[in-house]
Amino acid sequence: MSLKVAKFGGSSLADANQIKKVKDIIFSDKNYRYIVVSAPGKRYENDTKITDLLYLCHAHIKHSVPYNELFDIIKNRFIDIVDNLGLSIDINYHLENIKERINKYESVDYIASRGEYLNGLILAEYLGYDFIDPTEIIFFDEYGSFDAKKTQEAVSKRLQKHKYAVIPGFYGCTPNGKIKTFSRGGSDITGAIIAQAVKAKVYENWTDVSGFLMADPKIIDNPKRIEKITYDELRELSYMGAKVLHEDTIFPVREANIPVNIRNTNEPENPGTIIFNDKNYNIRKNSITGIAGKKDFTVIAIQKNFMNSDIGFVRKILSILEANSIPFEHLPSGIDNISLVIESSKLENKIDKIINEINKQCKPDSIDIYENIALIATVGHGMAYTPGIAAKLFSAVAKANVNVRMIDQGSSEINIIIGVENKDFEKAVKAIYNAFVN
Ligand SMILES: Nc1ncnc2c1ncn2[C@@H]1O[C@H](COP(=O)(O)OP(=O)(O)O)[C@@H](O)[C@H]1O
Ligand SMILES: N[C@@H](CC(=O)OP(=O)(O)O)C(=O)O
Repeated sequence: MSLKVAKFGGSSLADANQIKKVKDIIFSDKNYRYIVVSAPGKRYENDTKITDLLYLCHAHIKHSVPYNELFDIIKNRFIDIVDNLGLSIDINYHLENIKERINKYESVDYIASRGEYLNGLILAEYLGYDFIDPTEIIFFDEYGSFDAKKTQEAVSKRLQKHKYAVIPGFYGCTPNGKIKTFSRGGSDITGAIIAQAVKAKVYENWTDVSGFLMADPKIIDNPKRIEKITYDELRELSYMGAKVLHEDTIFPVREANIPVNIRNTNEPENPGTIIFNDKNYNIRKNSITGIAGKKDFTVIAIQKNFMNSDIGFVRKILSILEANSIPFEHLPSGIDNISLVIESSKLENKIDKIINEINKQCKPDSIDIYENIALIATVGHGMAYTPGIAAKLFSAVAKANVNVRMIDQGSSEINIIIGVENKDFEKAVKAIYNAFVN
């Protein structure tokens, strides 16, 4: 049996026209048995995702600002979809019900999850599939962490009773019956969880690009498609900003050795990208697999002669971060220096306090702060132990006149991360891409 689980992202379900394409894809193969859906996404470049509108509703309520007009925008989008698909679902009833609950101060997670819920109801009717509410099968524990064991048992038991079903992505349920969402983009994770539980042959993730591309198409014109990529390469790239797939998607599927296939709803004949497990797959020997990056980091560079022999030095620095609840992203170090790379939004107004405490407790020789730093990760199994790759990368960036503020090669050997100024981000990505792709 070639059971397939398919997740369709917001771009594939943005309006009735897109949903018709989704139906054609699903009905082309009866092995598409479990379908995970996102909320309607953007229909055109400056459009707004339903999930963003729902978060905005919550912000209005929180600040006691009227949100009727905003809610009407959401309402009209769903009414439009239902009318254009000719469905009989009483969408007004569902929307009024949601509004009533929102008025009673429902949680932000409840509000945010309603886009997936409604789209699930709509697609289930349109396909003639059963609808399963994820609050009955996707579980979080009392601390808000995903409960994999309980979920796996519940999903596999429940889905034995349903040959074909639509399941909204992005949310589940806590032990006290409250709705909880994954982080943004989390429908990808729901799809992977379902695929693991039903031992799918493949987990297909349908979006609006023909696979995982070597770089963000918003930066590089028409970047090359990656035909095959390993789970760990993908994790590095998605963690570093290639948001086509949520970075936590790989855990359930990697455990069950289920390949992920990224496909394009607007170009279903394209084979897309296969994400799989074979580390020996070395078609890109001596080259790279992809580039990704994110802006807005702060680097705190700490210099102290004989740092290595100052026992407890790094521990003291990290405990200062811990005491101030600041997570760090990277920690590159040399013999006499160490840098803390931190997402700027996580520092808020705490930077002066942190510096004072480091000065007081660690007595460094100097501390330099670099703000507005972008991180760029160049990733690939083919670059492990290949010195020529690093040289090519750095000379490309230097030729583009970009100053490198920080370098970090992770212990995984499949990733070189550089820090550049925000303003040089796009220029550096283009330079690296052009150096490796002819
Ligand atoms: N390396 C990359 N490869 C493919 N797409 C990328 C990459 N980096 C960023 N993206 C962006 O990811 C988008 C798809 O993700 P997303 O908007 O979450 O889609 P969906 O709504 O279908 O889940 C693409 O439209 C593209 O702009
Ligand atoms: N709708 C949610 C969850 C999600 O996964 O969406 P998408 O598949 O459109 O990225 C979000 O916007 O975060």
